[in-house]
This record gives sequence, structure tokens and C-alpha cells, in this order.
Amino acid sequence: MIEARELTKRYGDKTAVDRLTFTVRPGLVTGFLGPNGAGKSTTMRMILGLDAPSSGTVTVNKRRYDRLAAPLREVGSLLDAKSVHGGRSVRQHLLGLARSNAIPRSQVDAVLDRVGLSEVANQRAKGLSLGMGQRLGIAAALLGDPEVLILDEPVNGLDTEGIRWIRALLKSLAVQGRTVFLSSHLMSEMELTADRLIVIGRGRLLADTDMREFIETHSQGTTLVRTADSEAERMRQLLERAGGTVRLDARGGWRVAGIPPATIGELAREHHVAVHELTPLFSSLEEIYTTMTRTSVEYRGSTQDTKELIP
Ligand SMILES: Nc1ncnc2c1ncn2[C@@H]1O[C@H](COP(=O)(O)OP(=O)(O)OP(=O)(O)O)[C@@H](O)[C@H]1O
Repeated sequence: MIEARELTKRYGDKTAVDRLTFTVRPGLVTGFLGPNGAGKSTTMRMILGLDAPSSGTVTVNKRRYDRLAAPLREVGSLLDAKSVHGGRSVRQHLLGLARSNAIPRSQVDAVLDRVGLSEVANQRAKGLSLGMGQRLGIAAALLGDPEVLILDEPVNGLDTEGIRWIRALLKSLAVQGRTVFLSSHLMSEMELTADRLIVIGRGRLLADTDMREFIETHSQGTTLVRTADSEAERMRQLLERAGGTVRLDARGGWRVAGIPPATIGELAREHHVAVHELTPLFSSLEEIYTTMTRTSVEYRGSTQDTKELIP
């Protein structure tokens, strides 16, 4: 479990993290979202004792990171996969970490196997592809068999198969009862992987919620209605007369806004139209997130393709 209370980080007069309070619970994958510069990395660095809070607290399993007796055995992290010493072999890198954290050597081969790097164990870390480097970073995070995992952009550089692999891995770690906290800019991936969401903007908490609930609450509330082709036009007229906004869906059928699905069903029954499909449609996480963070995006490319500060 990770608990942040009024966590704040200031760099000079810049407040990177602003009174953040949240709890990341065990047994779930929690996604950490926010636009560039929102304060995600700074928050993760404070959880891991790499940055000191200006005020507030953050604990892992009720203790500050620097008070943990064997940190790597309690918290595994992946912050920057490139921070590996390039001259060492993959196995040597992990053996060094194991030695300095009193982790049995046998764990090294176990994690190499788990992340699919056994065959390149004797290769120099420097020669690894971006995706393999990312797997090595994940191996290091798993080395101490920790209860808590903190991963900053873990799917960076991974191909489709790698992304699917990490999705399954993170879910299985959560099912084992571990706390899994990850950031990613890939919304579709986050939607598939995370059970809960913490969204920040300009260092402040925007949402701390269950993923499904977040999507259902913030969706636009449209319904896909399909009938036989011969009835489609009549159905459209009925829906519009009842106050709905009706658009043709790309895959056929009508996309209806402004009338709840139950009312659409009753309307069809009343007018003896056989409905072939009646599906409530949810917005994607990306659509909702983009709307929510639009006002809290710190930097955006201007028309001259330079970066400008949004006041
Ligand atoms: N060492 C530092 N000194 C000064 N400012 C910093 C420092 N580290 C981060 N910041 C500032 O704090 C803010 C939050 O940065 P942070 O890297 O935590 O954001 P982020 O959400 O991780 O962004 P990204 O998605 O781009 O990685 C930014 O405005 C950044 O410029």
C-alpha cells in the first residue's frame, strides 16, 4: 500500500506536486495519469525516497521509503530503464543488485526467466534493444519479490507482444495481492490494464477512482440502435421525434444521444419496431481524459511548433 498525504514538492517558486492525497491499494493495478509535466515522475521519485517532499508525507506499507530495512524486497521500481550500467552483462547487473540487497542468487535466474531474458543473460546490457532494456528494468523491479511495484512508463519501447506480456504480468502481480502503481501515456493500454486510476494535472489531484466507474460516469451517454434495414428510417424518425440526436454509426445502425436505452426500447415496442441491437456506448478513457485534462495541460505545441506556457 502506498499512502500520500498532502504531498507537496516545490522547486523554487514552481510547485511540481501540490498537496496530493491518495492511497494505492494492494490487489489492484492502479494507473497514474497526467499530462507532461503534471508531476507524476516527481511523485514517484518521492515515494522512492529519491526526492524529499517540501511538505506532506508519503509512505510504503506505512513506512517512509528511507526507513525500510530492505527496500528492494519491499518495493520494486522502474523509473528509467536506461540507468543500467552498460558495460556489465544482463546477469551481472542483476547479481550486483541482488548482492547489495541480500537477495538470493537464485532469484536472478528466476526473474530472467520470468521476463524472457534468459537467452541474453550473458550479453552486455549496453547492446540490448529498447524493449529488452525495458524487460531488464522490470526484472530488476521484480528481483526482491516485492509487495509493491512502481513503474514509470513500463511499456515504453515494447512492441505489441511485449505490451500484451506486461499487461498480463501486471495483472497477475495484482492478483497475487501486490500493489501495482504505473504511469503510462498510452491511454488505450491503461484502459485495458488498470483497475483504478489516479489522475493529476499541474500537480493536483483531478480524480482518484475505479476505472469502470470513471468511464461510466464521464461517458457521453450514447446508445447504438440497430433494426432491420427496412425499419431503419422509421426508427430514426421515432427517435428524433422523441427528442434524440441521431447519427449514423460507421458500422451501421444509429448512434442516439439524449434518450436513455430503456426509453429507446419502450419506444420501439410501442411502435412495433423489432430492435436487433441496443447497446449503451461508453467513451474511451482517452476521450474522457483529454476533456478532463484540457484545462490543466501545462505545455502544448503552439502553431509555430514551439512550446508555450499555458497561463
Ligand atoms: N529537478 C527539478 N528542478 C526543477 N523543476 C523540476 C525538477 N523536476 C521536475 N521539475 C518540474 O516539475 C514539474 C513536474 O515534472 P514531472 O517530471 O514530475 O512531470 P511528469 O508528470 O512526470 O511529466 P512527464 O509526463 O513529461 O514525464 C515540471 O514542471 C518539471 O519541469
